[in-house]
Amino acid sequence: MTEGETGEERRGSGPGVGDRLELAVRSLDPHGDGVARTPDGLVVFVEGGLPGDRVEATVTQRAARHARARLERLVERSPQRVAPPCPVVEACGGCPLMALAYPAQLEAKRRTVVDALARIGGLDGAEERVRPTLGMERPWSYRNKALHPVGRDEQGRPVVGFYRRGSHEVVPVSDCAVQHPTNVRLAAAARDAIEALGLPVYDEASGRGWVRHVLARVGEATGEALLVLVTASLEEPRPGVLADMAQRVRERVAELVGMVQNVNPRRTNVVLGPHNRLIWGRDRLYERVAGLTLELSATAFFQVNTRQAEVLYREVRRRVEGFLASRGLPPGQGLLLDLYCGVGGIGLAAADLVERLVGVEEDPRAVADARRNAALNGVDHARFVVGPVEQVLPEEMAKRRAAAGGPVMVVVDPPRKGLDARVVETLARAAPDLVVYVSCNPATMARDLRQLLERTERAGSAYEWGPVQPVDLFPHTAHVEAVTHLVRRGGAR
Ligand SMILES: C[S@@+](CC[C@H](N)C(=O)[O-])C[C@H]1O[C@@H](n2cnc3c(N)ncnc32)[C@H](O)[C@@H]1O
Repeated sequence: MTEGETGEERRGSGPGVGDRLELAVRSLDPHGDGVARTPDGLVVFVEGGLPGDRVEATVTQRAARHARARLERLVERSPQRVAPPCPVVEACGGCPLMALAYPAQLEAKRRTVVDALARIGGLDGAEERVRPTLGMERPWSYRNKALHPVGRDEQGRPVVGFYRRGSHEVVPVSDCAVQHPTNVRLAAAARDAIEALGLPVYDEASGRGWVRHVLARVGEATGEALLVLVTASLEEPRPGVLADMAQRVRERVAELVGMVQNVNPRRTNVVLGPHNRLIWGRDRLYERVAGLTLELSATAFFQVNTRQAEVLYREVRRRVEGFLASRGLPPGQGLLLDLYCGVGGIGLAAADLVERLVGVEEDPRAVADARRNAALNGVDHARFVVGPVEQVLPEEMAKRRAAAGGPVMVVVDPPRKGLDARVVETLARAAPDLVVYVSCNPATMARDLRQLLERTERAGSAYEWGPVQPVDLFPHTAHVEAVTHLVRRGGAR
């Protein structure tokens, strides 16, 4: 029997679906579910269970080596349980850790990183290598971006909110403890305008209707806000209706600097389509982070937590600084490759440390932002390349080999799926002096680090692995960001 199969006949011994168990929850899994064990060692994942709880739970799924269970009753509350301050925490499900005291969340996230490195990466010394998670002083109202589906309530009125946990029913968002207050006001103003102007709401099941999503975005340091309306087609139901909507929203949210229409005609779960049209004002806002001013276009990726993005950027910068110092090199040396660079923040925050900066990113709009951001911050030794890292990297490395001297330093900040196998291969062969890995998924980071260490060793260049620093970019969720680095032994080539 393989893991993941369910069904009484295949389950072997122990509890089955429908059985009620009393369990002590010991830890959290990477999705934020509680992890407990039966006396015979069967692992049971309990949704809503927190470390330190004793619970009664009913088995809902059973596989060979684990089961899932629904929490029925708290027999004993964890001393780390707190009252969540958010009015929609239960229905929304976006913040599964909100009932856990913040210091305990930070420790649970550190544990997630340690476990991934040890179990998935099979890497020794994870416990000693992973530092305490860097958390927020005030872990509330931190999200600078809100993405809301648009639906209808029972009376047929438009609803701008979030999907009810485990369904596609749209629940209105009255307030949200982790969202920036400007975004909450923008969502409410957009809803009222959609209703007042009679804009047809998109229906997922039939593919009919027009307004699909509302995206609200704010510059935390500047206060500037943008509104993006995702529609199923470019053509407006009445000419000028979106300009009317912009006007209505502006009257309620004075921070609004622009409104953009994004067109997504596809019947898919992917929210944003490829085409943007400016309706009013600017299609970009300004944000300040880590001593930089960044221009962010309406739909380009940016870290959702500006205050913690600063912590992350500074951590990467410290790794580059530390590496140069360890080689006895003054700042202003070598090449920094910022792979998966988005709008360029990480590389630009370390640009003064290096002689040349090259950013690589597949989203052309983000690259256009990165180029403007370099100019805006007086960085004239940066170049940005549009394309998939797996295709661009071999060429950039070959160019570097042809050029003279200086260390080669690489930062990778891939999406959740981690590095493409071709990127690992190219890095192993090219053997840069420093690789800083920024990860939003400890599981893929662990896999990639293991492969990088194994392949570089096979290719004859040994690396030392530095400390791992978890950073809490997403308080009250199970997500955790982490930074680590590999440095090539043996000094300059
Ligand atoms: C986690 S974000 C990092 C962004 C940036 N480093 C920052 O801190 O804002 C990952 C970025 O990788 C880009 N991306 C995803 N797959 C890619 C690929 N195969 N090649 C290049 N860029 C990619 C995404 O568009 C996104 O901007």
